[in-house]
This record gives sequence, C-alpha cells and structure tokens, in this order.
Amino acid sequence: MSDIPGIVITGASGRMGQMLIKSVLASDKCRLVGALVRDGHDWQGLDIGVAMGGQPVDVPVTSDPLEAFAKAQAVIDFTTPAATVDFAGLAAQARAVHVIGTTGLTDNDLKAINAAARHAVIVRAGNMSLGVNLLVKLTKQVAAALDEDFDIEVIESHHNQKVDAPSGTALMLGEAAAEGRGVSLNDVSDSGRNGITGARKKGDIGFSAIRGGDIVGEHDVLFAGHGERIVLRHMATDRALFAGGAVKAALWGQDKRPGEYDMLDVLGL
Ligand SMILES: NC(=O)C1=CN([C@@H]2O[C@H](COP(=O)(O)OP(=O)(O)OC[C@H]3O[C@@H](n4cnc5c(N)ncnc54)[C@H](OP(=O)(O)O)[C@@H]3O)[C@@H](O)[C@H]2O)C=CC1
Ligand SMILES: O=C(O)C1=N[C@H](C(=O)O)C[C@H](O)C1
Repeated sequence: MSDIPGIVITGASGRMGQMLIKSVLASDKCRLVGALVRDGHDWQGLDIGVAMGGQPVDVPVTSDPLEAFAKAQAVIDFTTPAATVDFAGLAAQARAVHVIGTTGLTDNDLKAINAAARHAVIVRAGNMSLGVNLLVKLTKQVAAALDEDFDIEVIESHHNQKVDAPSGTALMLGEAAAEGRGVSLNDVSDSGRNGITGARKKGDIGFSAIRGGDIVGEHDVLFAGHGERIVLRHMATDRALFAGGAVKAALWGQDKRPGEYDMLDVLGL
C-alpha cells in the first residue's frame, strides 16, 4: 500500500471528470484509485484509460460510490447537486476528503454538505482556479473602496451545455462584492432582468449570463460610476486549470481537521 493519497473521481465521463482523471494520472503526488459513473453507463466495467480513448491504466470504471470511497483518501466531485449531496454523506462515512466543484447547489444542498463536514474535510468552491480566487479578493477590496454611486454588475459567459445560472463563480464574486459593501447578497441580488424593469435600484448587485459555443468560463465584475467604469476580468481558456486546483485541494485537505473549507484556504489567500 502506497503512502501517496488515493483519489476517486466521480462523474468520470463528464467534461470535468475526464480532465480530473488526466490530472490525477499526470501527478506524482497522488494516484487514481477509482472512476465512478452512474449505474448502467456505457463505460461501466471498462478500464478508465481505454474508456477515454487511450491506454489501460488498471483502474476499472465502477458505479458503487461507497465501495470506491472506502479505498480512497480523497474524492473529487464535479457532477450535479443531487449526486454531490449523496456523495458528501458517503465520503464523510469513509472519512475521505471531499473536494466539491459542483455548482447550482440550493440552500438545502448546502445545509446537507455542511452537516457532512462535521465528520470529514470538505473543500468546496464554485471555481478552483488561482486567478478567480484572486479576483474574489480584489472584488471585495474594490467594492469596499467605492460607494453606491458605483453600480456593481457581474457578467459571466459559458459554453452552451452549462445548466445553471448565475455560475458558481459569479455567485462567489457577488458574495465578495456584497461583503465588501457590508450587505447581504440576498438583500441586493438582481438577476434575470426582462421587460419593464424600472430604473436600476441603487445598491443592487446585478447578474447577467451569456451561454454559447465552447466558452470555458469568463467573468467580469463591472463597477459603473459617473464618467468612469472599472472592470475586473478573468478568462479561463482550459479546464485543466480547474482540475489542477481540485487536485491541489485534495492533497491540502489530507492533514486538516473535519470542517468545510474553500479555495481561499487552500491557496492561503
Ligand atoms: N468549481 C469549478 O472550478 C468548476 C465547476 N464546474 C462545475 O462542475 C459540474 C460539472 O460540470 P461538467 O463536467 O461541465 O458537466 P458534465 O455534464 O460534462 O459532467 C457531469 C457528470 O456527472 C455525472 N453524474 C451526474 N449524476 C451522477 C451520479 N448520480 N452518479 C455518477 N455520475 C453522475 C454525469 O453523468 P451522466 O452523463 O451519466 O448524467 C456527467 O458525466 C457543474 O456543476 C459545473 O458548473 C465546472 C468547471 C469548473
Ligand atoms: O460549468 C462550467 O463549465 C463552469 N462552472 C463553474 C461555475 O459555475 O462558475 C466554473 C467555471 O466557470 C466553469
């Protein structure tokens, strides 16, 4: 048995799942011990390397999460809210670090995840990249420096297969802006404008979502004042960025006490 942490990837056939498999296989700091898909998926029973169109890597694709988690020190999970809530309970049962990249989580989902974090380490972030997490810090700083004469808008663009809006990253940026202003995002959030909306309410934080083509993920935080505008921008051009951050989080979590953490903790920002 190796000392290097063993990692299971859930949603192994997904856009991020496949990127995560490649990242773990390429790392000499961890090893791939499981690749999970939904029961009945075409890939079930295949070697994950072969399923992805490459050479065998001696890891079969399976669909029993608890069996897979029991052999692992960490689970990296970029799937759907319903699956992630189930996986949080099972990863906690197996005492494996659970890295959650899934977005679109409801308040109830977040409560369930928080309950699981009483027993195990959970690292959750709507964006695992260094650049976005730095942007979160900058957004809070700029929002704190400007008054409500500057209207704050978060504009995000993603590929045409994304199912949730605003993106998890946009919500992180909105939360950071609200924190900088000393208000609760719930009280000032404005998304989905359509029709006769009336004039913009002073102090609101607006969200706009663009969906098209193969855009990996772009986020602007706009501070629009009178006669001047400030725009903070992040553009992701490669999903490897998110996968690399998630692997870093899985390794970072190995010696931490049970609880819920985010990428600011992992990156020390
Ligand atoms: N935090 C971050 O840095 C990032 C977060 N994301 C988020 O990650 C999530 C996934 O994105 P993406 O990879 O593009 O989406 P995909 O739809 O490509 O992948 C999701 C995968 O999850 C699988 N899945 C869903 N339910 C289950 C289940 N119960 N058991 C096993 N597998 C399951 C799906 O399988 P099937 O096809 O069989 O349903 C699919 O393979 C999204 O919420 C996205 O917003 C994405 C990029 C970066
Ligand atoms: O679904 C995606 O693709 C992405 N989702 C995350 C989000 O909701 O912010 C992160 C990244 O922007 C890509």
